[in-house]
Amino acid sequence: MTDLVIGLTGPTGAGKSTVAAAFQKAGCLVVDADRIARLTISDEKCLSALRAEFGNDIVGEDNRLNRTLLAQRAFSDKKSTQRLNAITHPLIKEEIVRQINECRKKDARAVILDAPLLFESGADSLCTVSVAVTAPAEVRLYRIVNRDSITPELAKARMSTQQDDAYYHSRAQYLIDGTLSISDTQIRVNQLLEQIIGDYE
Ligand SMILES: CC(C)(COP(=O)(O)OP(=O)(O)OC[C@H]1O[C@@H](n2cnc3c(N)ncnc32)[C@H](O)[C@@H]1O)[C@@H](O)C(=O)NCCC(=O)NCCS
Ligand SMILES: Nc1ncnc2c1ncn2[C@@H]1O[C@H](COP(=O)(O)OP(=O)(O)OP(=O)(O)O)[C@@H](O)[C@H]1O
Repeated sequence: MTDLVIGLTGPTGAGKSTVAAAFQKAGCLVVDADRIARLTISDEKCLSALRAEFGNDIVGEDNRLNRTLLAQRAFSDKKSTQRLNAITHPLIKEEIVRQINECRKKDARAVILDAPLLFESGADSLCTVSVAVTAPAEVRLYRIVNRDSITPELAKARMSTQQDDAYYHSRAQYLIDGTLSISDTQIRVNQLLEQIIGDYE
């Protein structure tokens, strides 16, 4: 049983998943907000609300969500993004809360909520503390081009929708340097976990 919920965030390619895996190795349980978002958005209840808002054709003949088309419409302006969030965020949050509560009952050192939009979605309010992973833009660009096999132009377009480092530095209580080697990342995470447990329990 644990009461400690650590929100983990940072821009694309900084190394959140890598840090989340290190927390898992250190005895934590991880709740993956991106995965929950993907499953929730494909749920029938959510899909029908999205169709009503963004058009029937966002669901293809194969009955699957056309993510690219939805993204084009939902990210075309601020109002559309707000309409997307108004439909998806309450449902995503409900499932995140359910999974966090399940994890808290188990024998873990802490629960990690891995959420790229931790602050933007308000999910930080579910956490005891927040940790941000950051890395210089050129490192992140190189990583996501290689990880996702995409062009530098597409990678830059994705990165441009996100917050800068200052955003994370001013909001997160703890920072992790995403450019550490994998073994140093594990050492940093082990130390940070002890520090957070010491500070908050
Ligand atoms: C609209 C969807 C289907 C588009 O999917 P797609 O695979 O094409 O893009 P992806 O999810 O990788 O997002 C692309 C970029 O948009 C940004 N983004 C994603 N969701 C949002 C949002 N709600 N508000 C602002 N920016 C967003 C991301 O930072 C990312 O860089 C998808 O973004 C989605 O399901 N969004 C709503 C759910 C949500 O808010 N997810 C965020 C995690 S909690
Ligand atoms: N410390 C590191 N050293 C070397 N490579 C790394 C390191 N951290 C992450 N990477 C690599 O960089 C890529 C992006 O890392 P990761 O998927 O963890 O980032 P992320 O922050 O979760 O990104 P996204 O928000 O886009 O999912 C991956 O291919 C990963 O293997």
